[in-house]
Amino acid sequence: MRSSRESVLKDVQRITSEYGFGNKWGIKVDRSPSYGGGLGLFATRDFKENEDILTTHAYAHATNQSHCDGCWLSKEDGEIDKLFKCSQCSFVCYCSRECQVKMWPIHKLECKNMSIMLKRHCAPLPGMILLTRLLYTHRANITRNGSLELINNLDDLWANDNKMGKPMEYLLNFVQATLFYTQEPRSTDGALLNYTKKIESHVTSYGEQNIMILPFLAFINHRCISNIFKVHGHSNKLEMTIVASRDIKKGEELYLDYTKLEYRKERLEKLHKYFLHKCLCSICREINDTGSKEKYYRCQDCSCNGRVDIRWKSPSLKQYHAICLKCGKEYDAEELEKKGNIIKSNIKEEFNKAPLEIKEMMIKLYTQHFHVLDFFLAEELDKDALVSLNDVFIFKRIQLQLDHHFDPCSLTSFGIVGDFYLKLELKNPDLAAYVNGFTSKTAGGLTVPPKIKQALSNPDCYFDKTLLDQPKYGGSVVRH
Ligand SMILES: C[S@@+](CC[C@H](N)C(=O)[O-])C[C@H]1O[C@@H](n2cnc3c(N)ncnc32)[C@H](O)[C@@H]1O
Repeated sequence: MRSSRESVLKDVQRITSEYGFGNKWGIKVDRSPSYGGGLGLFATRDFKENEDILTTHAYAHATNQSHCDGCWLSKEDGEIDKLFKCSQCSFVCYCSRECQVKMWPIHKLECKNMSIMLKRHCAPLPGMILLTRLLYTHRANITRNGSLELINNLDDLWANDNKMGKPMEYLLNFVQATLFYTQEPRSTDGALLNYTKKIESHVTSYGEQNIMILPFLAFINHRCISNIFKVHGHSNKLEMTIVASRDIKKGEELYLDYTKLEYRKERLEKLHKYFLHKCLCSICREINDTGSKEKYYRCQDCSCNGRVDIRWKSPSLKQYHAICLKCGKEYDAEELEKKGNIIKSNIKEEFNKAPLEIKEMMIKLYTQHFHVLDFFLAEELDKDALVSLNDVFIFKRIQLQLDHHFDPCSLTSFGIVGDFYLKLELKNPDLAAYVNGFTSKTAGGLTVPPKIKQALSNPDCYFDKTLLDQPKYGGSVVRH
């Protein structure tokens, strides 16, 4: 458990000042007033446009097979002529013996698992590799300039103010998939979950596949108009320098544009999808102040099934109204909220003590009144019971996960969604067809993800097929 946020800030300031923040590097970590009390990076002296501010190295990273695992230089981009694979796992690639030797202390811990995974026709995802590397370095207590200590102090932003982003199930399933890859005991899941949250909040990516943790840069917040940019080192892309994109005054917060996209709509979509947050930067707050309370009731009096949001009717008078974002129908906001709160508190109160069949009815009632995106209420209910209770709710969970996870054919989604697919296919073919329709949209024409099909025909199957006949579970995920 982390201690209070103030003591975390003190620890972070101590570690970063030992690294040279404040003197060698003219920056410091402090509370950022903008985002609900999170941390940010601030200039402690003036910087000129194009001046280098800080150069630092990745602490842990993962890449795909077209890049060298030791320096991230790529064959595809013509930065190096050739790559060779590790002779034992035939998975990670290097440009030189020097890079291989440099990576061996960490690679020797994962090499065997990679071979096992490949024999099962699955490649570990970069996210899993990064997560595992963090776990191994933590276990071996490998620290460079306090960076491990810093990572352990990074806010996971999940427990605090992050109310957007992927549902918790996404993280839990990712951890399960990583346990499957590492063959670690289940008791490791707490440590893995802890690091998954940190990765979700602080990872730096280059393209889709190259991801790394740069602990000293992890405090930089996003702003839609930034004052710095990042450049990779020439001979080692795992080294990163931040540079002032305009003159910066002492005391100013340093802001990066996480998305590097020109159009605001695209920027916000990317922030939501990849960086898990609604943009609260000063620019967006000005443009965006609709007063939305984001209650997400369900449109009741017509068949549009839309999301009813409560927002300003008149921003100047700060008057609220409730409006369906699909059909535009207006509701009395106060009435709707009152009714909603009564239903919510009744459901919450009764849910945990109710017998199964009553729980099922209550969920049906819940889904008639609230939109699927209101999953924060659902989270307060008993999650395990929800999974096995009824198709309607299972479907909603899938939809949520697909909404937040874009590639249903990846191994992660396979872990996440596969379990539910099986349940649905067994329990309700119509609903399964509907979900397949939904995934075909998101996966560009695919129906059942091939990796699920492949896994089911594999003798080392990820699913315990003997459980498929049990009507209550309709299949369950197991580790071998
Ligand atoms: C790389 S961290 C930045 C440091 C972070 N403020 C902290 O306290 O650790 C990224 C996280 O900061 C928050 N954040 C950064 N920029 C934001 C913005 N423009 N709007 C809302 N949240 C932001 C989000 O929670 C995001 O997941």
